[in-house]
Amino acid sequence: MIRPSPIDWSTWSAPVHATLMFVVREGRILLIEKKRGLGAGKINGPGGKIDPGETPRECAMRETEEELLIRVKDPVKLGELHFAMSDVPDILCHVYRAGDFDGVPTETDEAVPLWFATADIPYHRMWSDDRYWLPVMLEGRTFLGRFAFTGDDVSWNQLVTDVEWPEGE
Ligand SMILES: CNc1ncnc2c1ncn2[C@@H]1O[C@H](COP(=O)(O)OP(=O)(O)OP(=O)(O)O)[C@@H](O)[C@H]1O
Repeated sequence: MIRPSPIDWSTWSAPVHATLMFVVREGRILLIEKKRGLGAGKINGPGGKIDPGETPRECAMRETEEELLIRVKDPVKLGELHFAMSDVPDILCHVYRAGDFDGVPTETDEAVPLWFATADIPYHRMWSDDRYWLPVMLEGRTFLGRFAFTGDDVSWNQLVTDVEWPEGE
């Protein structure tokens, strides 16, 4: 049975805009254990809220530099995630992927760097939406994911793949 969406996505907008960055290189993905803030204790990509006047790409690069002390090269936007949350403000998240970086991933106050084989992603320690879209991101395909959450659980989801994002986003 296809459940009707609890959200009217045609009028949905989010008060919080954020980013995620995934470095994927030689069959491995660079993730973080987040030490504080929303999702503390979970494994995720580096990322965070977009500052005023900043583009999503600039934010994704800045957050990765702040959290892991590395500078990613040529990030490409692959996805957008629309999160309708039950207990925190809704989030629109831009997802970037990069294949290379300068520097050495280093633990900071915000994050512990962790490399995983792409065949061995620790979904049980991640946000519950990640298992839907991360495999598509690893294939290098574009996507739009919409998720309604009840607490920490996905109560409704939709994933559209092979979306065309505007040039330069
Ligand atoms: C609901 N399902 C979810 N699935 C995957 N990722 C999710 C997520 N919900 C939030 N995220 C990401 O988590 C980071 C929060 O970070 P962020 O806004 O920095 O939170 P934090 O409380 O630390 O705030 P500051 O920006 O430090 O003020 C940010 O990248 C955001 O995209």
